[in-house]
Amino acid sequence: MVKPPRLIAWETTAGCNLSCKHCRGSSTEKKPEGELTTEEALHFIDEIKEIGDPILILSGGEPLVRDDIFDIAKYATEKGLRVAMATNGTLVTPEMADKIKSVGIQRVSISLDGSSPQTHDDFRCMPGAFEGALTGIENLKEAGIGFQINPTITKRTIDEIPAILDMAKGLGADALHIFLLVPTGRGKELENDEIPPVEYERILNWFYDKQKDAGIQLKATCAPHYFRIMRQRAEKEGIEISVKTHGYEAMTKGCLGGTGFCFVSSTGDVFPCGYLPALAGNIKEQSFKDIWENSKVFNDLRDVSKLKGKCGRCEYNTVCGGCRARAYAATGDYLEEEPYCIYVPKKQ
Ligand code: HEM
Ligand SMILES: C[C@H]1O[C@@H](n2cnc3c(N)ncnc32)[C@H](O)[C@@H]1O
Ligand code: MET
Ligand code: SF4
Repeated sequence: MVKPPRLIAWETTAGCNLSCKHCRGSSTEKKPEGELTTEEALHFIDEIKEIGDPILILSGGEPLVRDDIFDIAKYATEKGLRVAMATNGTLVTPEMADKIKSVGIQRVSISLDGSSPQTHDDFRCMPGAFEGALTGIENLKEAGIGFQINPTITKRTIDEIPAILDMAKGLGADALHIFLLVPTGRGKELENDEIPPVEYERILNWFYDKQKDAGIQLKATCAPHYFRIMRQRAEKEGIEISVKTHGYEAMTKGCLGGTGFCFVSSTGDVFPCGYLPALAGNIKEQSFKDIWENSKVFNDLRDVSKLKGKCGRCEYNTVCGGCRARAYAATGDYLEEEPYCIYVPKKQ
């Protein structure tokens, strides 16, 4: 029996009011072709409910540029799904915040790629984007909606992470989920902005230390190495990893792509995540259940023994497993070893 997904990120539209330098979707203001119709979108929600009860993240592009986004969100919450929304925040007016609240969206993520307007606006290619996101946050707070901050980590933002954490706490965020740049979509051109592997180790160790007293939930997305580092550190400290000591992180693993998570594009293509262009199927042609349970790519990712190179030999591969999108970007094979990991497995 294949376990159902726990989390689905859905690019409800590829359209966006911004065109950020790193965007995995290369989103722009141009109206995209082949977007799921309202009817197809609601049918997709029915199909999700048929196989499980995941958190559904309404993402984009910018979900707030889609006209029927609140009809979709309402339909999903009425069906009993926990719905979150991922937005750049600039379009969250008081009216939008009220609508978000009234359709039952439980949490909103706002991207803040820096602790200052300079860094964020330059990355997001729009002067005023930082102020716009902060205003959006104020409007969410006013409407009583929980929110989290999602910064993308690159060489430009790495030194600002402590300040971003302080800012997130000061703003009253429920969580800070850092995203480590994946060189895909427009992000490919930012290859030189990726932090080097030793910096991954440093930042993830810092993250481990901060988990203990940050006061808000911290999560490193697209950094499967964190789960190795967490175990290495806990072993050194003589601590047993449990939900009591390490919370939710104790129960999950590095990358859930294909095992507990998937990404659905604006045209209905299903992928392990938004950064790995290995197609599992399209929901206009096949049922979501069939794609989730039977596609080759998802079944490959569920089988750790298929991993190649040092990830294949690594004693941490059941808790880490490497980033399959980075392996694919570097080699064209999503089962190859993770290129951004300095660890040398015990088995040679
Ligand atoms: C409840 C509020 C949450 C919000 C607003 C949120 C937001 C996001 C966003 C915006 C993305 C990126 C999707 C995209 O590519 O567009 C994402 C990805 C992800 N989130 Fe969260 N998230 C939430 C909760 C969680 C929880 C509870 C988990 C753990 C089960 C989780 C795990 C993940 C994972 C594994 C990814 C995928 C990274 C990948 O593509 O490999 N998220 N989340
Ligand atoms: C949904 C979240 O994904 C982030 N995001 C967009 N493109 C990329 C990329 N290439 N790598 C990492 N994160 C990215 C956005 O900035 C947003 O915070
Ligand atoms: N546009 C939103 C953001 O920037 C969500 C998707 S990003 C690919 O946060
Ligand atoms: S990262 Fe988000 S806000 Fe920026 S262009 Fe892509 S979809 Fe739009």
